[in-house]
Amino acid sequence: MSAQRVDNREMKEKNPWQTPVTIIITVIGVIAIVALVTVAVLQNRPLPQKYKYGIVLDAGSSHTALYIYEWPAEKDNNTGRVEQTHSCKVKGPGISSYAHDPLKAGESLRVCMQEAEQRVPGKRHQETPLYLGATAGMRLLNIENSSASDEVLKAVESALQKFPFSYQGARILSGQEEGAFGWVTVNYLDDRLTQGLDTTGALDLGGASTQISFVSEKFDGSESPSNSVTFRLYGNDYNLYTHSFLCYGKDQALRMTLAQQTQSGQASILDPCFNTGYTVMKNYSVLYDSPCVSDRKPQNAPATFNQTGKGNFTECQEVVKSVFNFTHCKYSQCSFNGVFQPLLQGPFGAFSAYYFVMNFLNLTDTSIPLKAVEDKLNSFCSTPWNQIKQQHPDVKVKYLAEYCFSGTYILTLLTEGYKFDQTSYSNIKFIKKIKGSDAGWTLGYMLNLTNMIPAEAPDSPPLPHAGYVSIVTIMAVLLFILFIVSLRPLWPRCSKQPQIV
Ligand SMILES: Nc1ccn([C@@H]2O[C@H](COP(=O)(O)OP(=O)(O)OP(=O)(O)O)[C@@H](O)[C@H]2O)c(=O)n1
Repeated sequence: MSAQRVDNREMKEKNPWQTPVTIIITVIGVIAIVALVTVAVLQNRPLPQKYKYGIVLDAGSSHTALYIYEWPAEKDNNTGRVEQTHSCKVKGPGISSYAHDPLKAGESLRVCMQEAEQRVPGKRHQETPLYLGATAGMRLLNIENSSASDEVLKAVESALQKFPFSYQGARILSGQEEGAFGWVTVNYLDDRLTQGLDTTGALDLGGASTQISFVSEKFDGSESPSNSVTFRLYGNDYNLYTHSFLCYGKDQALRMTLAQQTQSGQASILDPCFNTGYTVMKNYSVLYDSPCVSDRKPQNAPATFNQTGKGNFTECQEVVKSVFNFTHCKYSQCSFNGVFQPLLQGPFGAFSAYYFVMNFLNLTDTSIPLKAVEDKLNSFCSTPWNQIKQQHPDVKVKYLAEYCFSGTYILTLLTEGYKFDQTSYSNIKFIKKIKGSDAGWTLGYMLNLTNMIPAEAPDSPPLPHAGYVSIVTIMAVLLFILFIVSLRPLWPRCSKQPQIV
């Protein structure tokens, strides 16, 4: 019994893991690992997500809308997704309608701007850029009366400067900018730019102008340089075809069809583009008060005329066609009015009034034959106005009355104007929003002005926090094991047989 106890005690004394050297090494090693991992965890801990903001006002011909965008603060110039977090529709008409009282144009923006003050966190106000871009309504006012358009912009500017944001200016966008930035927005939101994928074309229908923008292999810009915009985005070059048709927005196109029908200055017209039973009195000077039609105002016309609906789609299409000029083209091919257009290519996103109208008419499904679209319009146009009103009590009467014209105009613009056929028509998607952000020029405009789309592809992102901590921990443990193993020659020998000293 006593010999056995002696043997055990001597075994314990000879156990190499209990020598002072190994105990010290182990303790130092463990402390080193804990220290390394602690530093890795603390130093690289993700900070609470911070956001930055940008505000863009879209001062359109029919109304103004305010958009707030948000993005993670550390991803300014990276692939970080910028998202629309809020939009506000300004009450009243577009700013160009305040030409006779510019101060009111500024005042009209107040409610939406106050909303923006609430939505953007106070500590970010001063660094939040604020832009106002005016489109075709102001382009037309500028043509008609440039000092009036300057006054409106001045009034809007002084109203916006009263808010605590970083005001970056109010200006009129060119049609080319409007088209190109709409295209950037659609492709940015669709994630097509970062990945260098084939792009989606953009079709934008406003109240006073309409834009078509797409990339076509057949277009290098040489045939019509004024329709070419080149971009280098995320390391890829794009040669974009874009054209904006002033006066071919939905409201100005309607004016042109009415001008077409009132050339003899008559006191009443039977309009095929309005439902039967619809009747309204219109003022000649109001109708012709736009550079799109002013030179055609009939002499000796009465002050007013009666517009009565006839509800005939085929006749409406004829009137609509008459506002397009297909007779001359100095290029290899044209859309209309002698404007060059390369071969249509790829999918298209159609937004703004394209969406409002086609969505109302239940015509957003583009897989249906064009003939079926015509039939549907035919049936809608021939429905009596009373019935239409009864069926849609919640829809604004102004929009409702115009849907027969608007649907016919959209179909004619797409098929006769831009030459979409059955196949290419089915490549159109009528859209309002993409991933929560409205399709339109505003996002592309802000991304461009804040340099948020780099010309070159950004470096691959660093490891996420969890990955970094795991790698440091594994490396530390491996280094420690390696260290212990390298000390092997110093290890005291241990035999299973008790050694008798
Ligand atoms: N539910 C709705 C809302 C709007 N509209 C029409 O859509 C057009 C407005 O489109 P929008 O993109 O807002 O045009 P603006 O920006 O005002 O015009 P522009 O870009 O030409 O300046 C107007 O004709 C308006 O009558 C419509 O038909 N149905």
